[in-house]
Amino acid sequence: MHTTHAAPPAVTLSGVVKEFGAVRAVDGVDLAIGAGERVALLGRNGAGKSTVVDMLLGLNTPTSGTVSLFGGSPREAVDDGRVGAMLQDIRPIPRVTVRELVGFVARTHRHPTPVAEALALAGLTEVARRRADRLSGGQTQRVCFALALVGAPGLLVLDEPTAALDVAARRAFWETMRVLTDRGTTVLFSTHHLEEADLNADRVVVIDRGRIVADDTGERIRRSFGTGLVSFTRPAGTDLPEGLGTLPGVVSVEDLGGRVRLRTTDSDETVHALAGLTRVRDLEVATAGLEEAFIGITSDTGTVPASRKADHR
Ligand SMILES: Nc1ncnc2c1ncn2[C@@H]1O[C@H](COP(=O)(O)OP(=O)(O)OP(=O)(O)O)[C@@H](O)[C@H]1O
Repeated sequence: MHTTHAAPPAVTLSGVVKEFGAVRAVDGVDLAIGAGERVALLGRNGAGKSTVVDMLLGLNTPTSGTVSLFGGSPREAVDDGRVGAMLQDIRPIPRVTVRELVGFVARTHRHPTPVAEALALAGLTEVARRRADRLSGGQTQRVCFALALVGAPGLLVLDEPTAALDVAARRAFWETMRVLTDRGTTVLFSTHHLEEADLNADRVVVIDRGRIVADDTGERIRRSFGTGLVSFTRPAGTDLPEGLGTLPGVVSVEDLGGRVRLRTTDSDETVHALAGLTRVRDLEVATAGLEEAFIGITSDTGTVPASRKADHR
C-alpha cells in the first residue's frame, strides 16, 4: 500500500512560555504555520513579538513548551540553512562591497540563490559595488534582507522588516515577499502596524501581553475589531444601562464618565437596538481608523471583548 506523509508545518509552537525574571514575556502560545504561508505577528511595543522570533531562531529557549521548525529543533533548522532571519538590531557590516558580502554569505549555503538575483530581489543592484559599511539606514536594512534570503531558506523570519524603509522601498520589499511566498517560502514577520499586516499577510496573528488574542485573515480581524464607534451621553443620575454589551454588533463598551462609547462591527444595527434599550443624548456615530481599532483591542483599558479572548485559548 502506498502511504504519503504530510510534511510537518514550517513552524510549530506548543504551550510556549518565556519568562525573564518576574516578566512573563510570552504566556502560553500555540501556533502552527504551514509551508508558503505569509503570516504577520502583530502587537504593540512590548507585546512579546521579538521574544517569539528569538525563540524561533534558537536565540532563546522557552521557559516551558516547545518550538519546532520543519519538525526539528530551531537550532537544527538554522544550522541546515533552512531559516533566513532579519532582526531589529542590525549588526556592524564589514568593509567589503555589497556584492562581496552577499556572495560570501551565499557560499556558506548549499543551494544559494544566485547572488545577482538576491541583490535584485533586495533592490540592491544599483549599490552592489558600494562599500556595505557606507550605506544609508534603508540600504543597510536591504543588505540584511539580501543576507536573509540568499540561502534560499524555506522559512524567512523578519522582525519589523520595514522600519527603516521609505514608501517606495517598502512597496518593493512586499512585492519581493510575494514572489518568495509564491515559490513556497514561508514568511513570518512582526509589525505593530495593522495596515501593513493586513495588506501583506494572508494571516494575522495578534499578540498582546504575551498571548495570542486573534488569529485570522486581516479582513476578518478588521471587521471583528469593530471599526464603528457609537457614542452617547447617559442622562445625569442614571446608571450605565444593562445589556449594552450584547447589542447587535457591539464588541466593547467603555464608560468615559457619563459619555458611553460602543465599538461595533455594525453601527446601524447597534443604533437601532440602542434606541429600544435606553434613552440617550448627543448620539454620535463615527468610524475608527484601523490603527485606532487595533489599539482598542490591545490597550490597557481592558476593552478586549471576552468572546475574542475565548476563541484563542
Ligand atoms: N532579555 C530580557 N530581559 C528582561 N525582559 C525582557 C527581555 N526581553 C524582553 N523582555 C520583556 O518582555 C516583554 C516582551 O518584549 P518583546 O521585545 O518581545 O516585545 P515586542 O513585541 O517585540 O516589542 P517591540 O515592538 O517594542 O519590539 C517586554 O515587557 C520586555 O520588556
